[in-house]
Amino acid sequence: MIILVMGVSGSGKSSIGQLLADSLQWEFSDADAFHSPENIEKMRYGIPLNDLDRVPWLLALQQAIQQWLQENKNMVLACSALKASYREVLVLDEERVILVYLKGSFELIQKRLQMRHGHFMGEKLLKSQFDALEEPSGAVTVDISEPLEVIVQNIRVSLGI
Ligand SMILES: Nc1ncnc2c1ncn2[C@@H]1O[C@H](COP(=O)(O)OP(=O)(O)O)[C@@H](O)[C@H]1O
Ligand SMILES: O=C(O)[C@H](O)[C@@H](O)[C@H](O)[C@H](O)COP(=O)(O)O
Repeated sequence: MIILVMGVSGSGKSSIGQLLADSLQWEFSDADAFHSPENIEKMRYGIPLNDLDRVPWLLALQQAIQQWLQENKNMVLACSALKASYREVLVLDEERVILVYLKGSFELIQKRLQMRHGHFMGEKLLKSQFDALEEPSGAVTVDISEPLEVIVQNIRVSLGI
């Protein structure tokens, strides 16, 4: 099974995804590791990615998901997956790739990004993230204003795992 933890930059995908994986004793993967150096540099310099930039990234992620499913791996994947069309590329099997959406206000997430250090993505791209975001229907949706541990517990209760 793959739990795809999605949301805008700063919503908590990496923090919650890693804690969730640890609590389940599953593996964790961050979609940032699948970005090209060019994409990383674009974001570092405050240039939003466009659909074309994301094609190779999504295809690389799709390949990884395909492999994890074939190997019957239990995996938590942190991936923004902002648009429905991106999620169509990634959710290869609706029974085995479960979407968890980290929902929060612009203001709260902006504050969190201001507190985050040592990451290539700053707060200046947050508006473009929300502009691109198409909220998922049918996902497990969690309120990110809670503490990390509470969010992870809420996800596990919602998924019954
Ligand atoms: N529930 C939370 N409560 C407080 N701080 C949080 C919470 N979730 C994430 N953070 C902090 O917010 C920042 C963004 O989290 P991060 O996991 O990097 O988000 P993303 O991977 O979605 O960009 C980090 O500094 C992280 O420590
Ligand atoms: O599709 C995109 O525009 C990016 O994938 C973006 O959504 C993601 O947020 C960055 O890679 C930064 O990573 P963090 O989400 O960890 O800030």
